[in-house]
Amino acid sequence: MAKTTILIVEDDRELREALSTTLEIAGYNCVTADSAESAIPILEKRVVELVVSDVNMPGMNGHELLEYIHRQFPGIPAMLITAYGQISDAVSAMQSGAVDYIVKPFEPNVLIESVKRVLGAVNPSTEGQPIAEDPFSRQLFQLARKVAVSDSTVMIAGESGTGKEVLARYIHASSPRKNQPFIALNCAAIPENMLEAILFGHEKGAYTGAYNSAPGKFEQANGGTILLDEISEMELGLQAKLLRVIQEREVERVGGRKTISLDVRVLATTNRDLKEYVAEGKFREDLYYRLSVFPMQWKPLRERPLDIVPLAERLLGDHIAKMKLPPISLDQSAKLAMQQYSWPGNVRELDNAVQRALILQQGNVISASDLCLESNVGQNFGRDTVGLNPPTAMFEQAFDSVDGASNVDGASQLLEAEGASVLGEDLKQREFQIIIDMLRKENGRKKQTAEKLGISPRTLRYKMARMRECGIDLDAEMSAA
Ligand SMILES: Nc1ncnc2c1ncn2[C@@H]1O[C@H](COP(=O)(O)OP(=O)(O)OP(=O)(O)O)[C@@H](O)[C@H]1O
Repeated sequence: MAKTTILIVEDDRELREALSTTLEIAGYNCVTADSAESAIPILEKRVVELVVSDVNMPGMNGHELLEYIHRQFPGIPAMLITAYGQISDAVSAMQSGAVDYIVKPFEPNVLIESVKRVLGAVNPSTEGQPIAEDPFSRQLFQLARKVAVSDSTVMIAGESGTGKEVLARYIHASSPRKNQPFIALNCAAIPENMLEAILFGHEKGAYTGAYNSAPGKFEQANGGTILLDEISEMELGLQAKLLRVIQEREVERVGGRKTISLDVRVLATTNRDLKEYVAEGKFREDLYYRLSVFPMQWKPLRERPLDIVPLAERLLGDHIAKMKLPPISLDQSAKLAMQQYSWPGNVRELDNAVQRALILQQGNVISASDLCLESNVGQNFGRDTVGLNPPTAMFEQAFDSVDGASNVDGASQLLEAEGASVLGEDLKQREFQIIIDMLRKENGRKKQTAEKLGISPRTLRYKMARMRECGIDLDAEMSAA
């Protein structure tokens, strides 16, 4: 699992090494700089959760570095090391915004305790923190921290399952609003006729079935942040209303007359090219510019390869903890297979693969075959035995090879727990197959496909996005027809 990274800035080599060793033994990841000047490029390139800096250094001193950090990286806390007897140093350290200071000489424990206090964690692991090992992701999270302190709207774009919501939550958690609500709403998952009332609230009797008044998501997010997930799926009429709410910073519930003032930061995500949507007249240009004050773009997982294994390890650790399983690790073959796979469904697909592998693994080690990536799950989809899709076939194959007692370690408990979801998985695969068949029949025309299936085009788009997350390459499926 990724560890919290601390940047140590100290010109005295021995003290620098002692600080770094002490914190590394305590479970932190340390990077060091021998001057404030050389700390700056490190801050620009890496994700750093805390800076521990000496005050007295030749050139730029600790206070000046602190000021620089406050200006350029306001989300990063800094601790200063002051000299014994220079109490004025300690006072000015606090005045210039240091979150804490320690006085030389100090015991290793004093350092560790202060660091723990500052990081607000008893445990130095970064549980719950997003994984960012690839240089691209590190820079993105660095940028997120910078934008977090402002109140500007942020539009996060990226393929489905890349981590857009994770990034949005991170922005909120790094912002001054972090102790206020974070409300996320998936615009694609809510029926069109309900979305307005859910966003803006409604008064009793506003529509059939509105037996009580209820606040909307904007009201619930007041003081905090609202995340409008898959914003491209909002219909044009509602887009106009949303624009008004954002501009006027007030909302009126459906069927209500009272205006309610809002102090809400708006974040939005999209997995479509919104500019294209604007050009096609499907998305309002004024709303697009309102929401894209600060645009951020996730790369697909395959284009940030250094994230793959650490992410898989994090997801694996989370599932193991949830299911109270003994430690289970990834072997080299699994890591290699993961790095070579293209992950069309991005991190969500990786999560699915890890969960599958947990069921199939033997001896508490996950190897490449347990991941079921060999045939690139989606690629032959629909061309196998009727009604028997590749994931199911793989499950059956793997279950056949389970030789009773030898694989009892975890697998049987898991199977029991996962039995229902395997059944659900099978139904889902059948639904996917029906959609693919109809898309082929209609030569990929989504409107006609949706009509024939008796679902709305929006529901079809939503289901197609879920299919991509499951690793189904819809373009390949269509061209193979
Ligand atoms: N950097 C990360 N660190 C830890 N977990 C991550 C990271 N990125 C993604 N995940 C995990 O991957 C899954 C998908 O992430 P998320 O929901 O943020 O993607 P998304 O791009 O918003 O997807 P969609 O477009 O479908 O809404 C989640 O379970 C999330 O916890």
